Amino acid sequence: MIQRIAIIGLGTMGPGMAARLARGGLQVVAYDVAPAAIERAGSMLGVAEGVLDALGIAVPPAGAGTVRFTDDIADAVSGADLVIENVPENISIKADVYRTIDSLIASDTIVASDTSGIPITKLQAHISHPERMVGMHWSNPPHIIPMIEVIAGEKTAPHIVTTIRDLIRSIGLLPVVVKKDVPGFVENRVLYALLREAVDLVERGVIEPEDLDTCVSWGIGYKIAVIGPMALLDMAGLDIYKSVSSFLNADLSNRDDVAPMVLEKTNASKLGIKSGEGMFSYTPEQTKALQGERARKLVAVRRILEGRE
Ligand SMILES: NC(=O)C1=CN([C@@H]2O[C@H](COP(=O)(O)OP(=O)(O)OC[C@H]3O[C@@H](n4cnc5c(N)ncnc54)[C@H](O)[C@@H]3O)[C@@H](O)[C@H]2O)C=CC1
Ligand SMILES: Cc1ncc(C(=O)O)c(C(=O)O)c1O
Repeated sequence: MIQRIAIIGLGTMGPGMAARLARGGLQVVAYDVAPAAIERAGSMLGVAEGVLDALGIAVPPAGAGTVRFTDDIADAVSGADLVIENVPENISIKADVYRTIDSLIASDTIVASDTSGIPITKLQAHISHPERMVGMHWSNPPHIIPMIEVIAGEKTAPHIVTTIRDLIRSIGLLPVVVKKDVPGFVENRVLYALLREAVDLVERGVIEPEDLDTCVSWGIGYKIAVIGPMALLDMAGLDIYKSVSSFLNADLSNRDDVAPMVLEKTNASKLGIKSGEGMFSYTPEQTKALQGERARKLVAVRRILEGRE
């Protein structure tokens, strides 16, 4: 049974994940190599806890469900039943973490990666007892989005997938088991198909960025939260999909490299909210207000989708 969880990496994803797992009654010890990230994580944890209150997710009994931060990786993983690796999307950084923890954990400690899409089979090559490694792909913001993909690599033991799936279910979240270890798994294959087309349309001057967001959020996003893509095909009619896809598929972006617009911005350190400018610009005050407003809206929508309002 999983009770004690170590989180390695406290950037965008780690703090919200820690808050959600603790709210599920689990004991979390969280580590980052950067002292500044640990410091920032403390306040991110508080914000996430407020959002979990707004979502109406019950606080576990006193003593259960704790988060402790540490700057010592050995302390973080000591006695852990599960280690969740949450460091940047780079195989060599992830492999370094696996090499470091390998001698610090028991041979049956489960090691999960929150990778956005590196095949688990590739990551397994860097750890001993690869049968205990599994993909556990959360979605951002991790304390609000309830779906988590669970992915087996070629060497993952089937009971590890079951254990992680059951853990996710036991704390009231929604596991989806992906049947093949394809790059990007399912969520990001679908998201990146959409993002490739969206970036291409803006880059070609077909639409302004703000209007692209209005079109997708109100035309597709709002609907798709209620009616998933497979159900949408049935709602539209497969005959319509056949007709439109017969001429449109060939015209959609099929670029297999990174779009010039994205390279230009990343080369200029325009990374989005984290650097104050990306597709749009953000002052620190705007960022704070935006994050609060987005959390409030996501909470409200989720309560409605779950039939709680
Ligand atoms: N940002 C997103 O929307 C999502 C990201 N992911 C995935 O989750 C993982 C983490 O992503 P983010 O939180 O966005 O990254 P991030 O870059 O915001 O944070 C990564 C953290 O890892 C720390 N770190 C780097 N090397 C380390 C080491 N050797 N030991 C301990 N900590 C170390 C960094 O100091 C940083 O705080 C990536 O694999 C990413 O693809 C998954 C779902 C969504
Ligand atoms: C742009 C982008 N890339 C990856 C992810 C992920 O799920 O890994 C997300 C996300 O929203 O979670 C994302 O927005």
